[in-house]
Amino acid sequence: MTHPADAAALPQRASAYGTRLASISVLIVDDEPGMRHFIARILGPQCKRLELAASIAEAEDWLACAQFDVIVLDNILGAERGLDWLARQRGRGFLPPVVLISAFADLETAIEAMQAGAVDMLLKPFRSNQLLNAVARSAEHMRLENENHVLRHKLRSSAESSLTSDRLTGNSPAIEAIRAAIARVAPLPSSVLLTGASGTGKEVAARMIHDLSPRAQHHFVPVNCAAMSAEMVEAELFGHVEGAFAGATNRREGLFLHAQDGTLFLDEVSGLPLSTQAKLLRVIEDHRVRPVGAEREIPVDLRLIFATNTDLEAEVAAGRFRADLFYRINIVHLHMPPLRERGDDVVALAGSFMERLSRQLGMPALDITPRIEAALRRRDWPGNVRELRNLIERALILGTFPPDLTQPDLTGPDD
Ligand SMILES: Nc1ncnc2c1ncn2[C@@H]1O[C@H](COP(=O)(O)OP(=O)(O)OP(=O)(O)O)[C@@H](O)[C@H]1O
Repeated sequence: MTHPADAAALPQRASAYGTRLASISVLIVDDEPGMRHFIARILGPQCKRLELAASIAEAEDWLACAQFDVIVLDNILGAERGLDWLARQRGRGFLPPVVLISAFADLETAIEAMQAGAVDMLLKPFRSNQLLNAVARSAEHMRLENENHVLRHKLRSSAESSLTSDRLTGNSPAIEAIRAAIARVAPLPSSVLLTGASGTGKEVAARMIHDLSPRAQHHFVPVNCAAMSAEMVEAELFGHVEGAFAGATNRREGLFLHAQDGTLFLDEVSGLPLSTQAKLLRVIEDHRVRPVGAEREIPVDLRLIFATNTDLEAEVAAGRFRADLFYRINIVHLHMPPLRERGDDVVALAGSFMERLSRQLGMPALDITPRIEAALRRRDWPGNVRELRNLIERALILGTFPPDLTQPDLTGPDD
């Protein structure tokens, strides 16, 4: 809560929040035109987007069509109290953090504000710095909470994260064709379906599409749909309100909202339960998500990239994947070639993994001799690039390549 006594400390902190404010959107809900415009004059030049609502009805119209990072809410809105509306809204569903403006400094209002879910409170009259700080703190609080959740999710889902910033190493015609297709499709808003066996680099390709897209400055959020239980997957993807199910003690923004303006990568999309597939189709068509337990839908603007290593058409035929969703996501389709069809890429990849992993593990790099290169080319690589990476890592740790790579090839000439 911000009190007049804090005022002296606030001006210094305002500048620290400046960059945070520049990326957020704010909705002001106040029925007094003078106050609305006073707040708009302070926040307008600092924020990415600012909208004004003169009544609760107008606020609800805004919330139905746009996403806001913070709401600044006056407690006296004609006949209704902002707090009552807030409590009702929280009960109905998802709302961004709210800064409540009140003329009264009584403890009862402060307690009620916290119970209704306001994250900050400003006492009238307040100074511009107090408003800027309250809004920035609320946005920051929300951002940290979400980031924390997403980081935990990423840690769980991507043990390979340190090596997924690759740029599709290799010069084989097959990978050149993929690179060219990525360069064509990346700037477009279209969703992309990546297929190919496990370990062929679908996630690497998805990251590359994101990095080359106009959304590159925003989040790339990878989600392994098959790694989550059917019960949790919807709450993770769409978010949930407080009390939506047993254990939902807090509301949580889903991964769709976290990827807002960026890219959501749905890996192993065939692993989604049919009921979630139906919801996903609605999100793709309407660009809106409804958190579990919420009445309100939230608009989303992001790019979707899907990946699977199963035959989706066969899944459709077997009734395990919705045909309408398949047609909706199968517009731009890129198939990642298996490593054994990528010629000399195996040698280039082995060299690149050797160099990076030896640096990362602090172990001396092993020499990749012509005999080992020839053996690498001969292998079948059912686990594709991931198998190669693991082989190099193991060789570095053991200080030697496995015998089948170092023995001479008796079936033909090598070195
Ligand atoms: N062309 C490439 N250049 C460099 N590294 C690559 C390439 N392709 C794959 N990798 C590496 O191989 C590993 C597996 O790649 P990735 O996770 O993208 O595969 P995937 O097809 O998404 O696998 P899965 O279907 O099992 O999720 C990662 O460590 C990745 O960095």
